[in-house]
Amino acid sequence: MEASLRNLSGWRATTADTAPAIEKGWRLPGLRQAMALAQAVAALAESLNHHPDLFVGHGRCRVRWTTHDAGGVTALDLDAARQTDALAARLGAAPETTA
Ligand SMILES: C[C@H](O)[C@H](O)[C@H]1CNC2=NC(N)=NC(=O)C2=N1
Repeated sequence: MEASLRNLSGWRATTADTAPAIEKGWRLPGLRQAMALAQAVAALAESLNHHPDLFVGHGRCRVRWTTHDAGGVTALDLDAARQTDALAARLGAAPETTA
């Protein structure tokens, strides 16, 4: 998993408040743009039948992927993360710099 994560930019592993997951946040101009990214990720989720946790606020959208059935991170999550990156780039979202 750590090896696979290295091929993804800006995604970090977390277990805070969740089963093992990967997550990444983006900054956008405002709430509407953050909602638009969340909606795009929701459409992706429906197409994959794989559903993330989404955290949306004014100018921010954070996406957390984990596979509930497996109780952790699987190849599905890594693929979904890659596709999330593409959506975010298309919408002009800026990855949050990890502190
Ligand atoms: C029955 C249905 O396929 C499952 O509940 C799917 C739906 N979406 C899912 N999403 C995620 N993130 N993990 C799952 O295990 C999962 N399972």
